[in-house]
Amino acid sequence: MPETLIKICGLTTPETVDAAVEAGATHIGLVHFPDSPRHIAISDAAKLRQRLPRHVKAVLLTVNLDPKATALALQAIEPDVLQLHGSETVEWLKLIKDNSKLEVWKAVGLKDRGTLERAERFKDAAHRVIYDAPSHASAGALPGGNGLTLDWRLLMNYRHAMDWGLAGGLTPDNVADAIRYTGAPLVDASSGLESERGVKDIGRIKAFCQAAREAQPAQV
Ligand SMILES: O=C(O)c1ccccc1NCC(=O)[C@H](O)[C@H](O)COP(=O)(O)O
Repeated sequence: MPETLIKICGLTTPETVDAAVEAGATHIGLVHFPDSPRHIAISDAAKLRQRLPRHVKAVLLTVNLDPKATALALQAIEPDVLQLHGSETVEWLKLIKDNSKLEVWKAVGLKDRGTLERAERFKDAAHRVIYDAPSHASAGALPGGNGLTLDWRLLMNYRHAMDWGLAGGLTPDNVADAIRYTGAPLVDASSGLESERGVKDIGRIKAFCQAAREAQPAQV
């Protein structure tokens, strides 16, 4: 059974990046989206990226960022993965995938079985789909990082057409159950690892990575 991949998202400081690496995260997420409490400027993201050892991958996260700004951010940060978290089209993703060495991930707000099936349209355009909770206006209208859990039952025993990951309201307390119920090959957490909005808690990062590493998916 391959090890569960662990993405700690929305890191903004050297201390929390180092803690995530030490705790065993396989990916760290840098959110470049000005409306987010976890927004990071390109020059700061580039500095954090340079702290990573080769085995830990940098994920740059953008939301409907225009092509020119995307190119500048990619050039400065040199991430391993570009995670698109807005309403980016299949065509745009495919263009990036076919013209770069980047891994391209697409986040999808998972409401129901229909959303799950429609996400398959990204099969040839993205390397991985990240199922997140659908965002609601009441959650502050952020496309992600809202700490909302999606209905894990939608993913139980689903035959995925592409690589995938689970996000949405994951915490040190529920990540083992999330892996057990859904069989997620990658778990992604942000606000559940914070002491206050936008401020990561090193103790919670460590506890999350440990719980995710020790979790076993249920045998089906
Ligand atoms: O984290 C943000 O602030 C954010 C803002 C805009 C788009 C996406 C964002 N986060 C994306 C992530 O990958 C989060 O890890 C994912 O949405 C899960 O967040 P949470 O429910 O807080 O664990």
